[in-house]
Amino acid sequence: TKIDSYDFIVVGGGTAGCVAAGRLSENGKFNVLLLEAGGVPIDDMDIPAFAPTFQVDPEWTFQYKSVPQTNASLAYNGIVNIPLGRVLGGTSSLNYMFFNRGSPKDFDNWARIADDPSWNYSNMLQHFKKSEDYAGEFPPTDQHGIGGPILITNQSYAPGLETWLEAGIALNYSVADPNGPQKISFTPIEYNKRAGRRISSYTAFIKPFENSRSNLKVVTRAYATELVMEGNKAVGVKYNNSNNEIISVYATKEVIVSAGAYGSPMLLMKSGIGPKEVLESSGIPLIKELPVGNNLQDHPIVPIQLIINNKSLLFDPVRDLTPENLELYQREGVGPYTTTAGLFAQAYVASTVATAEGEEDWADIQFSMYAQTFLTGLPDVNLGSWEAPIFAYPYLGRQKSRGTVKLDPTNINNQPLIDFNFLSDPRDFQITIDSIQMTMKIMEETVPYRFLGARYPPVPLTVCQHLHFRSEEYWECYVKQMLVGGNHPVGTCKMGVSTDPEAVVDSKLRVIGIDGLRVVDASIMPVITNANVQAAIFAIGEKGADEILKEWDR
Ligand SMILES: Cc1cc2nc3c(=O)[nH]c(=O)nc-3n(C[C@H](O)[C@H](O)[C@H](O)COP(=O)(O)OP(=O)(O)OC[C@H]3O[C@@H](n4cnc5c(N)ncnc54)[C@H](O)[C@@H]3O)c2cc1C
Repeated sequence: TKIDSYDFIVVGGGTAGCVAAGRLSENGKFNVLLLEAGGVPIDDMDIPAFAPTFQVDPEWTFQYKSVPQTNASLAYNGIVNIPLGRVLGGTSSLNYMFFNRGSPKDFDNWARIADDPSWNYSNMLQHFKKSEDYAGEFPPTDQHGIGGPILITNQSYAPGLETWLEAGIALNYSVADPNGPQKISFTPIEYNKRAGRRISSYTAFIKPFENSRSNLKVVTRAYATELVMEGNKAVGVKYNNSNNEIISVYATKEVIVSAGAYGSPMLLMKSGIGPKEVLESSGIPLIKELPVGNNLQDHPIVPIQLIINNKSLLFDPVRDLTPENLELYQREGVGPYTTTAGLFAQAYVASTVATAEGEEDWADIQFSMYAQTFLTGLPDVNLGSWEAPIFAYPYLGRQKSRGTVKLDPTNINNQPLIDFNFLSDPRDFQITIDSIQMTMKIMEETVPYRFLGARYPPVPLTVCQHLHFRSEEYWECYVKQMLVGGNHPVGTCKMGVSTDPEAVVDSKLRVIGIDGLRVVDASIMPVITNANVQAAIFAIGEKGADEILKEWDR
């Protein structure tokens, strides 16, 4: 094992890690090493319709499971499935590619928590814009970036979209730009795609430069096992390579941890940075006590299955993913292969909880409409041959409950113990029930959906059938059974001021009390954004790199 030294080592070539390594190596002044646990994505991963297959393939993912939840996912014994990208590009190499930033209020709140105005929306806008090349359907404005590496486009094949937007208008909502400042609104979905193919953080920020930048080295199949510490300073990384050897590499300037909301807290804790009792129970000597792994947040979803009487309006994988359509896709980049699971439409609305807390203009529910589900356990309904199921997936957009990620004391190399603590805050129940009532209103009371005969099938969940069907008590029972994880884990290395008992990094993303170490990924979010999180994570990558360069490129 030879001694290798770089200016910067980025651990984790995922969504934020590829942005950070790409930007840090851009001016040619610094030697950058990017370590990634997984391999190089294959071209088929860029085909949207194949995403659901890759999301469950252990070759390209970590497949974690939560500890049993007491209030949620009871239809699945309380266990939440947690797929994560283990590949260059990380989860951006296999996610659904929804691209939407979140509310300006989300970022203004971060700025307040971190006591640093550079995190407010008006300043974060430059970081969003830097990544983007906006080609969506809303007119170009100073809110959109042009010329960045991530092309943002609308979905040309979106059969259920018009009905959804018309229903929103019927309920007096506006139709707004998902990548402008978020409003209470109904919106189409925009995606990071070019000619119907995925753009991941790897294909945008690393792949084009991998051979031309001699100062950028990418090592795949490199699983970091611990940081090399000299007292309170991070000076390098130990990793397990593809031959199962432990290799040590050194950073003369900084180590940047971008291993995601589970990987980053795990690596810090394994290296002696974390809660005292967690480290003690694993026999790891404590270097710095910090609340690493607390503050876990997600966007839990309660899936609701409805029925409409027009099959042609929906994506049906069996009917639509044909060899002819694959040929069409390969020739022209259009048609059903450009969609991931038939997701077309969304809305941002405020619950009664947001309204009661004076936040009626800050959405806390995000709806997504799916034309397909991967879930079992929903009530069994009989469909007529002319009928089609559709699925409303309201997300709890700004959940109040907080969970934890801890090392497994029986073996720190196992997946961590992940407890979402879903619905531990009673306000989350109320928001979820509001989102169900709202779904019924959209489907049963608006002309566009009534025209389609939209209906909620009168089939109760067996375990809830003793309760009056569709009463609040019934829905509470339904939610406990059916609420699942939203695949948007964030918050486990919280950004905050040094007096904040939950803070792990400061507003420049430096680990508090440790030199030479930052965290740059989903973990740093103090509070989750009410939007699919990747756009904000790309922006965290941009801002993190910007802060690092400000310090070292003077
Ligand atoms: C099924 C699914 C669908 C989703 N759909 C959407 C969507 O449509 N829109 C959206 O906005 N968001 C979506 N998300 C969420 C979003 O993609 C993720 O939140 C985001 O990509 C996470 O970014 P990250 O940089 O924090 O972590 P990741 O992108 O997960 O990157 C972490 C990287 O670190 C590597 N790593 C971990 N540990 C180590 C280690 N010890 N050593 C070396 N490398 C390590 C991993 O292999 C990985 O490459 C989805 C997520 C899932 C799972």
